[in-house]
Amino acid sequence: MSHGWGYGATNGPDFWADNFPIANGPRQSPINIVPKETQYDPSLKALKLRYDPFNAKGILNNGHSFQVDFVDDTDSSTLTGGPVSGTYRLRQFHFHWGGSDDRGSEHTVNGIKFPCELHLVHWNTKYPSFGEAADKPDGLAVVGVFLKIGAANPRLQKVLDALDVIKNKGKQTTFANFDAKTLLPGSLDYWTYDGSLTTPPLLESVTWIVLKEPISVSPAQMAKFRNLLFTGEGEAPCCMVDNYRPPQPLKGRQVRASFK
Ligand SMILES: NS(=O)(=O)c1ccc(C(=O)N2CCc3cc(O)c(O)cc3[C@H]2c2ccccc2)cc1
Ligand SMILES: [Zn+2]
Repeated sequence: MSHGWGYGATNGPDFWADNFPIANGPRQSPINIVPKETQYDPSLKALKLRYDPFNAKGILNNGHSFQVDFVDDTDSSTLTGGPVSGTYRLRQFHFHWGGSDDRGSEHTVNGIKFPCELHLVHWNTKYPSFGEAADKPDGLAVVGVFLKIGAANPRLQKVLDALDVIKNKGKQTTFANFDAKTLLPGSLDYWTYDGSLTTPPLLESVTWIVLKEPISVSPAQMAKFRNLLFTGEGEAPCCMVDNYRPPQPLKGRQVRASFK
């Protein structure tokens, strides 16, 4: 699936349109969020995230990021409410981060980049599977959470401690009994807009739900993200950093806010 795309000088976001022309499509992600240009929508429901720690399955270095995968064959870890109708199942979460604390997030707020961004990926159960949902306009819902530099976040530690054994592309290990809810901030106030995957195949199938409140991460914890490698064992090592796509044109889309 990777088709050799990446985040390097010769295969990074500026080259993705060569193999994935949808990169220049009408509803691409991420975007820069300008709060003053968003519209409060009183009809937006509260976000309801119910995650069962028992569904956590494994943690994988996929060569672009690392992801924690969940068993998604029942409705025990779901997203409902918010801007979506129906039930979306949690499939995986992953992160995007920078080579230094001044960059790394995919979405930006008033042009401000955060050092890291968490994505919790869910698929619409009106479709039979993630793969079937992935190319439908209402197929996926991704909750984005900004990480900002501050005190060490104990909730991240179990994830970060697992990274040592998945340093290289393709490495994976079991990752059981993890409550993804512990990664969420106190407030579930959000911005929402219609967008896309931020990695190839860049499918325009994502309802984005970006939380306003960041969670904290310490510089030492950020260093652990940067210890990962894009490369496989036996290849010349290349640090996994700057695995973020920059903001894309809004092309007339409305960004709604769930809060005043
Ligand atoms: N950053 S993001 O927009 O939140 C995002 C969401 C889901 C996915 C995702 O789960 N997958 C499946 C694994 C995968 C592996 C790849 O090498 C790749 O290039 C893309 C993906 C995407 C994916 C989603 C939908 C259809 C195909 C692939 C990736 C990114
Ligand atoms: Zn992502």
